[in-house]
Amino acid sequence: MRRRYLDAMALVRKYGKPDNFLTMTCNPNWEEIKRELEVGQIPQDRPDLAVRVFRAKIEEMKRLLLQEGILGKVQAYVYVVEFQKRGLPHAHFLLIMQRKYKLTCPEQYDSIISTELPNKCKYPELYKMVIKHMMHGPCGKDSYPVYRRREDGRKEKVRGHELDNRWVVPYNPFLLRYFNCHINVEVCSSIKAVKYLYKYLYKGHDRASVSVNEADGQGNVDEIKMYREARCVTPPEALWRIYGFDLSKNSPPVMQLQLHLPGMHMVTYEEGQDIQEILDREGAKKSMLTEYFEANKKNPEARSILYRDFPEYFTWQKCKKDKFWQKRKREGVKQIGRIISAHPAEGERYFLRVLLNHVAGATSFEDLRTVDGEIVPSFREAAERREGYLRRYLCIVRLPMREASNARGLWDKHREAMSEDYCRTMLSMQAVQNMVLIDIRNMLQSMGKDIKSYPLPEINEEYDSSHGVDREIYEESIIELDPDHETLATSLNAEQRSAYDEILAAVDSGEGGVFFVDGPGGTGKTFLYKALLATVRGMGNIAVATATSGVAASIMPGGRTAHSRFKIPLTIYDGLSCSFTKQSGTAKLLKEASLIIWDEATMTRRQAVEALDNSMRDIMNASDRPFGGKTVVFGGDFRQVLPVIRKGSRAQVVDASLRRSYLWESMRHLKLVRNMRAQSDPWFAEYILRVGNGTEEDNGDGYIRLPDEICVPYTGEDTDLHRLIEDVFPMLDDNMLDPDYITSRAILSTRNDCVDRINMRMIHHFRGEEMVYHSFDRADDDPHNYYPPEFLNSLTPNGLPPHVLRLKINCPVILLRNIDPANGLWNGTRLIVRDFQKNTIDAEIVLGQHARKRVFLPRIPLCPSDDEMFPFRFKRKQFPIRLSFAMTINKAQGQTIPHAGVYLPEPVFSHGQLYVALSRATARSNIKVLAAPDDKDKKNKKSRQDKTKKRHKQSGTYTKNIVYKEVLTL
Ligand SMILES: Nc1ncnc2c1ncn2[C@@H]1O[C@H](COP(=O)(O)OP(=O)(O)OP(=O)(O)O)[C@@H](O)[C@H]1O
Repeated sequence: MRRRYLDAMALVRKYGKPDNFLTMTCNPNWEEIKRELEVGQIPQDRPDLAVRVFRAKIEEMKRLLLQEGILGKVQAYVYVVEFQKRGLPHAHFLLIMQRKYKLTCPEQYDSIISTELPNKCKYPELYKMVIKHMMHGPCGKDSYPVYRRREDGRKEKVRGHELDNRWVVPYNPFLLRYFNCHINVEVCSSIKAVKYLYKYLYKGHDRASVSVNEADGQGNVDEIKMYREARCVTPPEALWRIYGFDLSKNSPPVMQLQLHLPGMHMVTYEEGQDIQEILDREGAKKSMLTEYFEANKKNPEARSILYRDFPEYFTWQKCKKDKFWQKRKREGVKQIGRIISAHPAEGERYFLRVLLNHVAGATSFEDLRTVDGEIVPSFREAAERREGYLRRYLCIVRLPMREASNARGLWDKHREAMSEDYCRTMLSMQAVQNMVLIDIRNMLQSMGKDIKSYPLPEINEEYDSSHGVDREIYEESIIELDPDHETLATSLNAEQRSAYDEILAAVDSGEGGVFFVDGPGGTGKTFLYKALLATVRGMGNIAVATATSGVAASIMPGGRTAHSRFKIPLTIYDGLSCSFTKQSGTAKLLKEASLIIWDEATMTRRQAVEALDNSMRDIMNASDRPFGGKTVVFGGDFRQVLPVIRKGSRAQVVDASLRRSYLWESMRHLKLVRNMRAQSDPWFAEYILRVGNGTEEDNGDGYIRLPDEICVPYTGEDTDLHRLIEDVFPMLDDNMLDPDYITSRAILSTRNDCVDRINMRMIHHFRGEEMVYHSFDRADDDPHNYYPPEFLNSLTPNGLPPHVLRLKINCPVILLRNIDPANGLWNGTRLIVRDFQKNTIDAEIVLGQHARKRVFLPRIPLCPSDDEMFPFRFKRKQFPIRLSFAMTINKAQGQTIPHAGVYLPEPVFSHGQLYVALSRATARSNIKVLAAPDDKDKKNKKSRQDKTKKRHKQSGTYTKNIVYKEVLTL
C-alpha cells in the first residue's frame, strides 16, 4: 500500500510541477443505488450489491474523465476506492492534467468548478442536486484557490438552515448532473493536499483499493483510438453545453483591472507635454480603482460585487474629459475581470490585491484598511486581520498566559470571527467549528499546552485529517519535499559524497549506525543533511531532522529542536531518559524513522544525547545496541562554544561535552574539511580556523593578535564604544527603516550586562516614540516576602527578558522562547517590531523561511533555567524578547550576521567564544572588534602591569583566545 502511495507521489512530482492537480471525492447516492437495485433497503448481509453498483459508477466516471476528457486531457491519475468501517464507500481521484489543460487562472477554475447555486429556472434539475448533495462538506483544506462565490443574495433552506453560496461545496456541474451524487471537485496546488487525499492509507481502513496510472505508460491517453471513435470532447465544449452557452462563440474576454497604491496610478502623456498640465487634466486623478470606490459610494447595489467581478455589471467609460464605471443596461453579459497581478515581494500592493479579491463594497483605500471599525496602518495588516487564523491565535492561543477559564467566554464571543477563513472555503457549521478547534489544539500543542485544560467544546475527531495517525507521524508525512533538494545528492563534493554513501548504506542495510559529521562552518554540513533528508524521505521513509538550536533546526525541512522532538527533560543528569512513553506518538515516530539527524550536537550536554540513546534502546528492545540500532547522524564543530555549565570549571565543561560521552567511541567520524562557502577573504577564513583550532600563535599568555584592519583603537574613553557602534551601524538615521540593514548587523559581547548597555544606547538613538513594558516579577515560594519586587526586578538572569523592555517601532528584537515553532517562532528568531497593541506586540519575522510573516507576540510567564540556581522559584511575566542590536556571543552562535561588531571590555572567558564571534563574518572588511586590554587580573597587579607593558611593547591589538584542545577532534 505504502509503495503505491509513493508511486502516486512520484507521479505527482513527475507531472504535477509546477502547477496544480484536480482532486475529486465521490460519495454514493443511496437512493439512486437502491433504485438501480430495485430494492427498498439494501440487505444487511449483502453490502457487496451496493458496492458493485458503486463500482460500476466509478468505472463510468473513469471513462468520462480519462477517455472523454470532460475536464481536459489527463496526463496521469490516481484513484482510490475507500471502504470505511461503516461500509460506506468513497472514491477519491487525483487527476494530473496535460500541460495545456492545467488550470492556471481564476476564470479557468470557474469554468470547471462551481461553488454557487445554479440558476433555478434555467437548470432546475442541477439546482435540486446542488441543494441535495453539495450543501455540506467533508472538510476544508488549505492550498486550494478561493473560488468565486458571489454574494448574490440567493438563499435556500437546507435542513432547517438558510444557506447561501457560501455553503456550496465545490462541484462540477456536468458530473453532478450526470451522476446525481455528492462529487466534490477541487483544484489544489500543493503536494500537501495530495497527501491529505491519501491519509487513509495510514489510517488502516478495512479495505482500500488504489490504482496509480500514467495515462498509457508514455504519459498519453490513447488519443488515436479516441479520435477514431470520435469520442474526444474538449472540456470547455462539454461544460459550455451544460451551462447553456453558445458554443459558436469563444470563451468570454478578460478585462484587466488596474491595481495601484493610493496616488500611484499611471498617467499617460505625450512627449514634450507640460507636467503641470498633465496633472491638472480632467480625470488625471482617476483610475479604474478610484472610480470603483466612487461607484460603490454612489450605488448601494454595487457594494456586493467584488472589484474583479465589476466588469460583469458595469462598463468602464473613458473619454477625454472623464472616467467612470457605468451600469450595464443589459444583464448577463459575460465579461470577466482580472486584477493586474502583484507579487508577494511587492508588499503593500500585493496585500491590496488580496483585499480587493475578498472584500466587496469598499468606498476608499482607507475603507479597505478598516477592520472591525478600526483603521489599521497597512493593507497587509488589514488582510491578515481578516484571517480567522490570526484571530484564533490571538484569542485562545495566547490564553495559556492568562487564565484558561476565560477560554469559553472568548470562544463564544469570537467564534464567528475565528472561523472566517474556514467559512470561506465552505463547510457545514459543525465542520467549521471542528476545524477551528483542531487548529487551536495544534497551535496549543506546538506550544506544549493541552487543549483539554480549557473549557472548550469537544473535538469530533472525524474532522481531523490526521485522525487515527499519531500527530508526530502525520506531521512528518506531510513535510513537503523541495524538488531542488532531491538533486542535491548529485552535486555533493567528494567528502560529502563519501559521508552520504556511508550513512545511506547504514540506512539501507537496516543495520543502523551512529555518525558524527565533523566540520567547521561553511564545509557544507547543512547541504549534506538536506541531501540525506531528501533521499530518505523521497524513498517514502521517515527522516527526523533536529538541531540543538531553533535557528539551525529551521534551516532543515521539517526541522525541530532536539529537546522538543525527543522530549528531553530540562533537568539533566547522568543516566537520564527522554520523557516520552513507549506507546507515545514520539516513540512510534522514532521507531519508524530510518534516519535521525541532530545538528549542533556539540552545543548540547552529552547527557541529553545519552537520554535519547537510553530511550531508543528501550523502545527498540535492543539494549545492547547504540540508539537501538537506528541510523543516527550527529553534526557539529567542537571549536564553537560548548554547553554552558554555570560557574563550571574547565573539567566540568569538558566532561559535559559529547566528546566525553560513552557514545563517542562508537560514533563513526566523518570529516568535512573543504570550505564550500564563497570566500572573499581566504586569508581571514584560514585565520579564523587557526583561532578555532588554537593554533594561532599567542604571546605566551594565551593572547593572540587581531588583524589590524578589524580593530577599533582602544583609548579607554567612552567614545570607543561609540566608534564601534558607528562602524557597525553607519548612518543609522538614514537606514533605520530598512529591515535588511537592521538585521544584517549586530554587536556581540560576552555578558548580558554589556549587551544591555549597548542595546539601551542604540534604542535611545533610534528614532520614534518609545514604548516601555515592565515585567511582573514574583518569587513563587516566598510566603514571607523575603524577596521584594524591587529586588526581583533588578535581576537579569540568562535567557530572560529585562524587567524594563524599551522598544520603538522598527527596532530589531530576538525571541527568547520557542513559542510557536510551526510558524517560525523559535528561541533565536529575529524580528522587527511593527506595532504595539495593548497586550501584544505586532512584529515581523525577518530572516529564514518564515521571513516577512507578521506575528503577534504575547506576554508570557518565564522562568530562568535551573543553572541560574536561585534559592527561590523566580517567575517573570514579560514579552519573551530582547533588543538585538547587540547580543551575547552564545546567542549569536548559528546566526548569520554579515556585519558584526565584537565588544570585549573584558576578554572572552570560555572555550570557542572568540572563534564564534569572529566567524560570524566572512571577510575582514565586515567585522570590527573593540578589545580592551585585560585589567581584571587584580590579584597580581604588578604582574598585570608587566604584562600590559609587555603587550604594549608588542604593536597591535591582542586579545585572549580560549581553546580546550582536549575536546577538539583535529
Ligand atoms: N557540494 C556543494 N555544492 C555547491 N554548494 C555547496 C556544496 N556544499 C555546500 N555548498 C554551499 O556552501 C555554503 C555553506 O554550506 P552549508 O551551509 O551547508 O555549511 P555548514 O557546514 O552547514 O555551515 P554552517 O555551520 O556555517 O552553517 C552554502 O551556501 C551551500 O549551499
